[in-house]
Amino acid sequence: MPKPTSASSKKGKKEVPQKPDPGPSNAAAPEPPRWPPFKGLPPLDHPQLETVLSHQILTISRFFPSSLCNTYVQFLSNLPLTTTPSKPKRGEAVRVNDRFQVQDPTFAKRLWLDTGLKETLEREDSRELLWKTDELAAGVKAWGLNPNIRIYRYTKGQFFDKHFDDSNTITVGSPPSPHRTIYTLLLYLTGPTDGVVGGETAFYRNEPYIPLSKKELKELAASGQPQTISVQPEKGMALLHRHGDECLLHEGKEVLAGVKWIIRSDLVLEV
Ligand SMILES: O=C(O)CCC(=O)C(=O)O
Ligand SMILES: [Fe+2]
Repeated sequence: MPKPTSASSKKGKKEVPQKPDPGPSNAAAPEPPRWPPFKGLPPLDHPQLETVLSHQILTISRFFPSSLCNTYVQFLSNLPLTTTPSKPKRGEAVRVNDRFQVQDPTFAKRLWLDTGLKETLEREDSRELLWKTDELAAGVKAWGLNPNIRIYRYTKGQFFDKHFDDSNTITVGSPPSPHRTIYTLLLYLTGPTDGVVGGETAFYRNEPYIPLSKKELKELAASGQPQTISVQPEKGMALLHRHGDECLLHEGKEVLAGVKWIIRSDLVLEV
């Protein structure tokens, strides 16, 4: 499937949508930290999946209660975060933020099982929001979350430029076997209530990974639906967006005030 070769930048210049920078490759893999317990989680039946854009962008408000977000932000502040180089490698998106990355299957499992995420996504009403008709017909099933846990901190002036998230094939499960990632998971730990201004995750519908025909683009424009979907980071909210071949061009907009914190993983398919 061809990737689009250009997209409009803020300044109206043509630029090539980039892949996200995979992060430092030569850094020694850190040990999983002793993540704080998930205290004060709402009852397992609470998390409600809501659609921002059908089968593309979904959110769960108050996935983490405010107090747990605060505990995590305090804990994460003590991790050895590294500022990404402002000059990315060729073909990688400009991303200016502080980051920590760790392979932690145990934490990924806790996030999947102990938060009620698994139950929520497996409910029939959620399945219809998450999966397309053909996927439902094929009996699609999520396996869990990617053990590749990424922490992002954006302070004033930091951002993650326009890019597409790749789908990755990772070896997980027992016995270990290849599984594909399908949705990016972003968990916002801070929001406007912490003084965060800006830092929206913005998606561009008119520049999808799979190019639309002129007719489809016209229809989209005529539908009156917004072409840009801007999601304001909300403290404790989880966001899922489809990635890989069907990823929408997106960016983490510049933070104008406050500190935006994110825990990132991916939803992994059963087969
Ligand atoms: O920080 C954001 O809002 C977006 C993060 C993102 O696009 C990514 O992790 O790939
Ligand atoms: Fe992304």
